[in-house]
Parts: sequence; structure tokens; C-alpha cells
Amino acid sequence: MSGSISVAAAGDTASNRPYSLKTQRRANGAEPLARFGEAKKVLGDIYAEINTYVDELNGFYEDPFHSANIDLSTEANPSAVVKVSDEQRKGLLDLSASIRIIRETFQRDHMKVVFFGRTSNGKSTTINAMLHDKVLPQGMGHTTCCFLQVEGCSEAEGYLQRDDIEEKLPLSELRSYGNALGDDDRALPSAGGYNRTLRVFHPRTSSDGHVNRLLQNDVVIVDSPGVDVSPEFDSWIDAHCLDADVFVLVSNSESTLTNAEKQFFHRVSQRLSKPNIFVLNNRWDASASDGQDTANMVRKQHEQRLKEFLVDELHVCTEREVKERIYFVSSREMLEARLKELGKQERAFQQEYYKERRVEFEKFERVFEQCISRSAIHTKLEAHNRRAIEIVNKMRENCDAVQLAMGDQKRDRLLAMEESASTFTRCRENLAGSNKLVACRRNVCVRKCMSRFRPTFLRRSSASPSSWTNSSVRL
Ligand SMILES: Nc1nc2c(ncn2[C@@H]2O[C@H](COP(=O)(O)OP(=O)(O)OP(=O)(O)O)[C@@H](O)[C@H]2O)c(=O)[nH]1
Repeated sequence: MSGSISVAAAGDTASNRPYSLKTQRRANGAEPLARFGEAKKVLGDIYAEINTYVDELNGFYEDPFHSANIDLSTEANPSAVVKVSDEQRKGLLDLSASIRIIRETFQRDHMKVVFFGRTSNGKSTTINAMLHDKVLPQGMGHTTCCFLQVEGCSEAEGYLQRDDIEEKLPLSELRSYGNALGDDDRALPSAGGYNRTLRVFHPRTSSDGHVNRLLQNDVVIVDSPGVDVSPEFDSWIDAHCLDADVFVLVSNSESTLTNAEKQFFHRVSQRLSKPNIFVLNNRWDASASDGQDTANMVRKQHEQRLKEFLVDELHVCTEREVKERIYFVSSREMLEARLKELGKQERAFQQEYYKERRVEFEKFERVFEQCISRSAIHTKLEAHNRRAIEIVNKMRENCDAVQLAMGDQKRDRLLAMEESASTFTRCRENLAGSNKLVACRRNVCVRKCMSRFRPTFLRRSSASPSSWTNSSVRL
């Protein structure tokens, strides 16, 4: 999948496409996570532009003559003025409503990764290592008691939000609400079991100016209660996984995958088509004490079993792809090293061969970032891209229908005008004929009058005028 987003219509050449993400990415050398934001921005611009056209068209449909600077006050019969049909106007209003909803929806779109695994395998520690900060509570025993969803916020101070109340809670209460080992009874799963969500809003940029790359780039990270604490897999998947782009199974490299972990991912792969699953064999620092040979044998055994699980059982990746999906890491070492580098702690836990594990953790992060960005663009933004093309096509159909209807109306009017013109010509000819007839009749009449009254007139006119007074002319 290229990640190239374009609403250019078929037939457009690559050179005249205004929105080629590939070109933009090449120009600014953007890293994988940034591509999602770029794609989102480009789509936002596209939808804003489409919206302008829809508004403009709407203005025209409402009052076509105003748009064309035609003064209707001089129109003899305004009710006969050409109008856009209700159907087309409604069609356009519907498009406008869809654009508004899509713009609102995709502003909320993000890249989402969900971490699963058995209690104490190190899910929270891994998330903290990836965030370069101790955001989530971590520790021995069963700690995470509900789904903790970490998101970026622009505020300087982070906050919490429960799924049942809107009120923002201070970040300092995370231990009370999200941690089964909390020191009071406010831990979340009172109703709704482990399926509850506590949203953890963490500043994208910390007070010391450190930019959190994942949160900065719209990545939402979900930590889950251990898969061994509850069998509510289906409801977990429905509530938290249907929009997930990537799943990370944090397993314990000191043991083997448990049935609960396998079952969970069987359910996931049944409900989602080809989910992107990464497996982190965590606590790999423990292998350092066993010597390299033993570590290599254990690693091979894990790799073989995990390959069978992902490729042969779940069918979620190929034999080639699986190499990029399995990692042997120590999240604790990684977290502590990063905290030390940021000056947040003095000493860092490190075992022999730490550097190899660090390289592997960083490789996981790189591949993970490429995968989540590609998946989110593909599943989330491409749907909006397709919808944008649909909307443009519908607008075009709508305009075509209006143009056709107006063409029909114009033709009818031309026909009516031609008919009126020929009636007018006929009337003028009739009038000219009538004038001739009247003139002719008048002449006949005059002649008749003359022939009848002329002798009398001449006779009288030859007599003296005094004789006229006592006599009258009889007609
Ligand atoms: N040695 C070692 N310890 C680790 C590693 N990762 C995590 N731990 C420790 O394991 C304990 C449990 O880690 P968490 O991150 O809380 O485990 P979790 O999977 O989130 O556990 P729950 O929240 O209870 O489900 C903590 O004491 C961590 O310090 C690791 O890579 N190596």
C-alpha cells in the first residue's frame, strides 16, 4: 500500500494532481507516523474545498438568478422563472450534511494500538518505554484493572477521564482509578467489570520540552487488564479492538504462551480480518544469565512456536512477514535507559547484552510505526478518500441533472417563444388585412355617400346661401 491519497478523477495525470502524499513526503522526508497526520491534513483540505463548492452550488440552487446577476424585479412573470428541482436541492443538502459529519469524524480518527498479554508480563512497562515516561502504573502482581487508553493532549497538565462521567480528574488519581493495587476503593471495575475504560490524557510536549512522538502524531495506546484475569474476550474485542490498527502481545520470554493468550488472539483474528499482531518476548534480560547458547536455543524455540501460532494457526501473516513481527526485548531496561537519558533517574537497570536488546526494541518501534501508520491510512483515511470521490461524483451527477432540467426548461421556453412570435406575426398580418379591409370599406362607403349626396350638394351649393337656412338636408 502506497499511502498515496488523491481525489484526482480518472484521467488526471500524476503531474496535475494537487494532493500527492508521496510527493509531499519525499519533499519533507516525513517519518512513518507523520504520514498519517499529513494524510489527515490533506484530506481535511480536500473536504474543506469540496465544502466550499457545495456551499457555492447551494447558493446558486437557492437563487440561481442572483448568482448570475439577473434582476427578477423586471421579470413579467416571476413564478415562471426557471427553478432547481427540490430533489436536486435536497440531494445537495444531504451531501453537505455528509461532508460535515465526515469532517467531524475524521478529526477524531487516530492510530490505535492495543497491548494484550498475561498479568505482569510487562505491558505497562513496554508502553512507558515507548512513551519515554512512566505514564502508566507498573509493578509486580495484578495492577491494571481496566482498559487504560493513553492519548495526547495539548494542555500542559495531563488529566484522566472516566467513561461514565465527563469531569476531568487529576492525573495523580490514576493509581486510584486504574490500578488494582490502588490504596482506596475507587478502582474502576465496580460495574462493567474489566471492560471499563479510563482515558489518560498525557501532554504531547512535557514541561521540560520533550516531545512525545507517539502522542504528538495521534497514536492512541491502550493497555489492557491481563488476559488471564477475565474471560470476557468478545466484549473486550467489541469495545476496544474493532478500530485497532495494531495489536501487541507482550509475552513472558521466561515461559511459553498461555492458552488464555492464544485464545484471545484466536477470537481477535476471527472478528477482524487479518489483524496486525506483534509479539514482544519481554523480560529477555533474564536470558543473559543463562549464557548465549542457551539463550539462542530458547529464542529459536520461541520463534518456531510463535511462527506456527501466527502463520499456521491464526493466518495473520506469511512466513516472510513473521520475521518482522517477533521481537525479544527487555522493556524494563529500555524504559530505565530512556528515563536515565532524560535525567529522570540516576541509575538504569541493565544486564549483559543490553545493547542487542535495545537495538531490537528500537527495530520493533520502527517496524511498528510503519505498520500502524500504513494500516491506519489504509483502513481509516482511505475510506474517507473513497467517500470524497463519491461525493464529488454525486455533485457532478447533481449538477448534470440540474443542467439537463434547465436545458429542458430552456427548450420549452424557446418553443413557447417561437409560438408566441408566430402568433404575433399572424396577428400583425391579420391586423394589416383588417386595416386594408376597413380602408376598402371606407372608400366604398365614401363613394356611396358621394354618389348619393353629391347631386343634392351640388344643387344646393349652386343656390344662394340664404335659401339654406330654411331647409334641411335630408339624408
Ligand atoms: N526484569 C524485567 N522486569 C520487567 C520487564 N518488564 C516489566 N518488568 C517488571 O514486571 C513487573 C510487571 O510489569 P507491568 O508492566 O506492570 O506488567 P503488566 O503486564 O502491565 O501487568 P498488569 O498491569 O498487572 O496486567 C514490574 O515490576 C516491571 O518492572 C523486563 O523486561 N524485565
